[in-house]
Amino acid sequence: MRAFSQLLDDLVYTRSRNTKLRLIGDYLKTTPDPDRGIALAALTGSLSIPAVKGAAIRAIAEERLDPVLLYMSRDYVGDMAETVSLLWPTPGGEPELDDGTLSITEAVQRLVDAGRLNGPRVLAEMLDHLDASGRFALLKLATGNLRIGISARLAKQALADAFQIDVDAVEEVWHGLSPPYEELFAWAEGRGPQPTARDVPVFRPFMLAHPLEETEVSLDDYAAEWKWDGIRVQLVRTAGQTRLYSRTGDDVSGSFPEIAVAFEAEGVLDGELLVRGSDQGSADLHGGAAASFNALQQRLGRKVVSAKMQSQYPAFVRLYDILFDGPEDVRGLPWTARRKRLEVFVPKLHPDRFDLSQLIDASDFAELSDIRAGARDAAIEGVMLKRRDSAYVPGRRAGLWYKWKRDPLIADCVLMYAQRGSGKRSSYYSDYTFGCWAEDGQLLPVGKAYFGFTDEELKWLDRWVRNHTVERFRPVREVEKKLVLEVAFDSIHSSTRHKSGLAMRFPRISRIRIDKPAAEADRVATLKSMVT
Ligand SMILES: Nc1ncnc2c1ncn2[C@@H]1O[C@H](COP(=O)(O)OP(=O)(O)OP(=O)(O)O)[C@@H](O)[C@H]1O
Repeated sequence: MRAFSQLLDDLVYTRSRNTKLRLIGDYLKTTPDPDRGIALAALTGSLSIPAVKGAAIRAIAEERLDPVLLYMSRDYVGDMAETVSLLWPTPGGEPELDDGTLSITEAVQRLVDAGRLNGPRVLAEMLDHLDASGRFALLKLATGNLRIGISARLAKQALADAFQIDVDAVEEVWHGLSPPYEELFAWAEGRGPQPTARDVPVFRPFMLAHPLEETEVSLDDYAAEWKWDGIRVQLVRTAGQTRLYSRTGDDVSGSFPEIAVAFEAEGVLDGELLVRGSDQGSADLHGGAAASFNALQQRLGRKVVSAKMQSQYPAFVRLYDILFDGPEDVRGLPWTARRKRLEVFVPKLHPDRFDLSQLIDASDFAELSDIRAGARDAAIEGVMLKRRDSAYVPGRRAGLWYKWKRDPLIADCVLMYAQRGSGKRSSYYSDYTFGCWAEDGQLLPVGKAYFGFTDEELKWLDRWVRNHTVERFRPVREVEKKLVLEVAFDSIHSSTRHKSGLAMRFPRISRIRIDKPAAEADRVATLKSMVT
């Protein structure tokens, strides 16, 4: 435990990314198996001791700590692990003990064995034999989430740097491995073969895009495709198992069971998860009709989905790339060859659940620009440009994929209510609700935004709100209907949530219009005409 506690202590007090990489790398190089593997699991958030999470820590805190001190420390100490490790009473006033003989693997094993019933007692006994750093480290391990500003990616990068192996190769096999990762370390140290992803449906890192700014590209070199407004998913099927992964590599198969069940051909595919819409008009133009992101949002974040949800918001995947065709890794092929493979692959899939992302037929960049400006489909966010001769490479690589979003829509709205923000904005009125004029002269709320402005503008708006308040309801102030805000948004949809019947997507305050009288702000009817 001593080396791991020292590592956490050092990591907590350093802000430099390079230092963090070096500290983790040194630890992994000098610590034996299986301890370093358990530490790596903790650093990457892959360690789980289901029986001993927050509840166990709360139980021992309440039993062993002075309630007054516990209450008082609430505001000063960051989290439960920190509070308990600092306030834990040292037995008999003895100098603090440091049980350097307890290994991290043993500590975790004892907690796992203890189970839910004995977890708090076993945890307390171990805490009695550790010093403050050891207690902190043990409690962090017990919670299964370190929360010390180390991402899973950074920990993997540290491992790769320390042993001079490829971080993408680590990423590639990661989901098929489990702690204490002995085969991974054996490979890293040149003692064993590179682990492979053949038998488990592992996640492969996505290829990403750069925004297209001021650049014009030739359509001889780049293929143009629609940018769909859904969520990126990767479908993996191998050895009879299917998984659906999200942008972050999380397994989301359970949230979209109808997709996982229907994907029956071996391979790895890349595409956009969408919800089917009712508008058949756009079906002919761009492929099957997809609904706006709003519909998809109804299904996000649900671990279990009812049959009703599935029939009301049926999900499907619009496929745009292929990484493995059967067992064959085709990522090294140019986009044109992968596209041909994809066109052969997609018809093998269930048509209700999968379709092919259509290419845009434009003869040159100017025509593409017109087509992009005229696209009225609710599920379209813009255009993607993909280099025809490029392999599928993970991450964001210069010049290979571009995203070219549609220009934002703009409306002039009147500020109606302001609310305090959170975190470092909690002393400012920084969340703004604004409205537009209805036919009968009433101002109706159309959206809410809390970004888009500079720090200077925030201070100005905060002062304006305080000086023009007409009514206060706890955290909210109603203001005089005088200030015009220019609001930019990506699209606008019908919604029952607001009285105006509208909901903006990604609204942000683009300008404060002190030059414009409130009466001249936009009408609800104008916004309705922008609905997709
Ligand atoms: N035809 C398409 N090809 C590739 N990506 C597409 C396509 N249609 C929609 N997308 C989406 O566009 C995104 C491409 O942008 P990028 O690689 O920068 O990812 P991102 O950071 O998730 O971007 P954003 O938030 O702008 O969608 C993908 O994540 C994907 O969800």
